[in-house]
Amino acid sequence: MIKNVGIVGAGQMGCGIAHVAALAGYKVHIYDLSAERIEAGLATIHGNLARQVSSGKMSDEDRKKALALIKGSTDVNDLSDADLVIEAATEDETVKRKIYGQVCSVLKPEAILATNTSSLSITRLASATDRPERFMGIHFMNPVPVMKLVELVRGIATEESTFSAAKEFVATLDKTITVAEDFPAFIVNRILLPMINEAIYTLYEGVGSVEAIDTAMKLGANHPMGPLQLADFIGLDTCLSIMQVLHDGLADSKYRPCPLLVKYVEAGWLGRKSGRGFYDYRGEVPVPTR
Ligand SMILES: CC(=O)CC(=O)SCCNC(=O)CCNC(=O)[C@H](O)C(C)(C)COP(=O)(O)OP(=O)(O)OC[C@H]1O[C@@H](n2cnc3c(N)ncnc32)[C@H](O)[C@@H]1OP(=O)(O)O
Ligand SMILES: NC(=O)C1=CN([C@@H]2O[C@H](COP(=O)(O)OP(=O)(O)OC[C@H]3O[C@@H](n4cnc5c(N)ncnc54)[C@H](OP(=O)(O)O)[C@@H]3O)[C@@H](O)[C@H]2O)C=CC1
Repeated sequence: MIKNVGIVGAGQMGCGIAHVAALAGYKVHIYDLSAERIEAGLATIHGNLARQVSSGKMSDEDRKKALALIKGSTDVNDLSDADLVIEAATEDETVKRKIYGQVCSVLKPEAILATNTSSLSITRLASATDRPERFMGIHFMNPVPVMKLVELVRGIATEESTFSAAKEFVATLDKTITVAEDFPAFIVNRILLPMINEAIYTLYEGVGSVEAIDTAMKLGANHPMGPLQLADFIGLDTCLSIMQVLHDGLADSKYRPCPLLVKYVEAGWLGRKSGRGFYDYRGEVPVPTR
């Protein structure tokens, strides 16, 4: 029975998952390497919960209850009580494999370890743990408090009891699941990221400006965000990693990451989280950078 949830990574996804898990009554512990990251993440959770109270989505009492359930620290040993740990660190296989080594050494033997990876092979990641049968993908969408879907992905060794526990956990968060097989980028990102990459090629080739491309897709295809705005929202480093996984994993040139995406990531222009991407977020309103 899952009562205590551990989260690795106090970024936008880790904090979003902590937010919805605490609202559902789980005790949540967020672990990250950086104390500043944890502080900033907790401040974001405070802000998002307060917004939900002011828009009438929840009571102030529920907000307080949820906040009291969330703690954070830079000590991996604080995950030792967790029944389920969801890893939501940077989309980089080397980083994730190293984390599993550290986390597995403190976890209870019966605890489930899950990853929020957007694209990486669950079977390969599982092989870096001491518990492939209790490892799987639980892939939330961004922003977690708003998006209804969670993709569940089994690795080759994932036991049915692990899958059922994950399914029950997600149901208690009031989310809908979809099951994807363990192929590069699963379902949502297999379809979404090539569209975003194509939007970046459209910009790269001068077919349209940032504004023209986003307006075209918002008003012409009824997307809630333009593809470049969405890329900035996801994080350009994450978008590039997903395209690289698709390109390497499916060996088809149609998944070649756009050189302009590579250039933005090399510049450290990672989108909203770094203050600049296809838009510059440092002023009052976002301004296109091309
Ligand atoms: C990369 C991967 O592995 C997988 C992925 O996640 S891919 C990304 C998937 N996500 C998307 O495609 C998101 C596309 N965008 C949208 O759906 C919408 O633009 C949006 C829901 C983000 C915002 O909607 P909007 O109508 O423009 O804005 P707004 O009215 O301000 O917000 C709607 C609600 O969302 C909340 N919200 C918006 N951004 C938020 C955020 N970052 N965190 C938490 N809550 C947020 C708002 O507070 C608001 O809630 P209330 O009604 O309680 O006030
Ligand atoms: N962004 C999105 O839209 C979505 C992302 N995902 C996936 O979720 C995961 C996280 O993404 P996201 O939250 O956007 O990324 P962020 O960059 O916002 O956050 C990642 C966090 O992980 C931390 N981190 C890095 N290395 C370690 C480590 N060794 N131990 C502990 N923490 C570490 C980072 O710290 P620091 O910055 O100091 O390195 C950062 O705080 C990725 O796998 C991504 O693919 C899934 C769905 C949607």
